[in-house]
Amino acid sequence: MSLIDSYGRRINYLRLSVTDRCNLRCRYCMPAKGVQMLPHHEILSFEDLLRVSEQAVAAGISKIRVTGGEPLVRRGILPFLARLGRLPGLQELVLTTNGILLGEMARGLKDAGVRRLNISLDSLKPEIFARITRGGKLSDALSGLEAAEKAGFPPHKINVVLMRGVNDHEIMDFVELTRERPYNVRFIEYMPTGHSANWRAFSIPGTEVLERIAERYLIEKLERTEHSGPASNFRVRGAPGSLGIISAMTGHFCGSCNRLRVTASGMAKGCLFSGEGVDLRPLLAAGDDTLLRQEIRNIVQAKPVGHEMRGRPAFPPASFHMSGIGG
Ligand SMILES: Nc1nc2c(ncn2[C@@H]2O[C@H](COP(=O)(O)OP(=O)(O)OP(=O)(O)O)[C@@H](O)[C@H]2O)c(=O)[nH]1
Ligand SMILES: C[S@@+](CC[C@H](N)C(=O)[O-])C[C@H]1O[C@@H](n2cnc3c(N)ncnc32)[C@H](O)[C@@H]1O
Ligand code: SF4
Ligand code: SF4
Repeated sequence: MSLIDSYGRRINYLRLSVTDRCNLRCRYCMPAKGVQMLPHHEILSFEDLLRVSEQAVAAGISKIRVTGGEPLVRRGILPFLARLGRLPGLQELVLTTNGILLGEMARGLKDAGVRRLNISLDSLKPEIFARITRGGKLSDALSGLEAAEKAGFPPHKINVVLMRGVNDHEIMDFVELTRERPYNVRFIEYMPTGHSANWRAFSIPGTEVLERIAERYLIEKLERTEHSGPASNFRVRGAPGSLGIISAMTGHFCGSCNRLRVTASGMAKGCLFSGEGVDLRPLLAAGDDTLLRQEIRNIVQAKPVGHEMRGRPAFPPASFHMSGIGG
């Protein structure tokens, strides 16, 4: 079974957010006062998340990325992941995390069948890390990274959201990291969210990042592989690790988009920037999984061609926060 949208794109990747809660408050993701948390009864139960996943896989999804908020703060996440990983037809279960809880959970994640981890790490300097995450401890994230390596995960993808004047002076430190370790460090263009009216001042185009790196290092472009995701990848000649550029704003990866999203409250979205999305809860409540699967197909059919920021000053909607959608 395959899911093809009305622009001919094959949709085989579900980003499943399991919670809107988080143990950090990253500036680019949430407003300073945090966001209004969903009441517990509005968060899908693990049973419902499994039903949605099962029908998505039956419709043609082969990879599920569990995200949040911070997925590791949800109680009972490990047994849930173990069940999710056993879904017949699911080829890949992966997870995106801020790494803070990996010290205690990495082994359990490996045992639960999670294949790979993408870890957000926006600074290698304790005070800047604390400033961006509003209080996070860099040492927790770094020991999480180490624990995940020890647990046997393949080299991590490290996500760095670059913000001009905040952490862009660390670009070369991250490049150096790829010369020491086999990580794939990905620089992400800051995307606008509901609370970031001045996002343009922070967002650094991927082309500029590459130019800055190329002034100092000899870099070579890497071929796309099935694991490239939305990044264009490069390597400093001779380095064990690699560098990725995720041009979420200036680039044009919408044409090859293969994703569908479901939020922790059961809203399915064809695009990261789709407004409200389609509420799957009535279908879950009705108990008809065939209808649920059909709705997933309908959402894929209605998937927009991409984001359209230009000419829309009020974009994205004020209620848009990455932590509520899963990035
Ligand atoms: N605009 C846009 N940004 C995305 C999309 N998917 C992921 N991102 C952003 O890319 C960054 C990295 O996301 P991850 O959670 O690591 O997932 P990924 O890059 O899809 O992961 P892979 O499975 O390794 O390709 C985050 O900032 C996401 O918000 C997308 O479909 N559209
Ligand atoms: C919303 S987080 C959820 C998972 C986990 N808490 C984490 O931080 O990895 C998923 C991804 O979205 C990215 N993200 C959040 N807000 C963003 C923004 N405004 N622009 C670009 N990426 C963003 C984060 O850096 C992270 O890599
Ligand atoms: S980016 Fe991840 S870690 Fe940071 S506030 Fe958002 S959900 Fe939490
Ligand atoms: S903006 Fe929308 S269409 Fe473009 S890559 Fe992201 S989710 Fe896909």
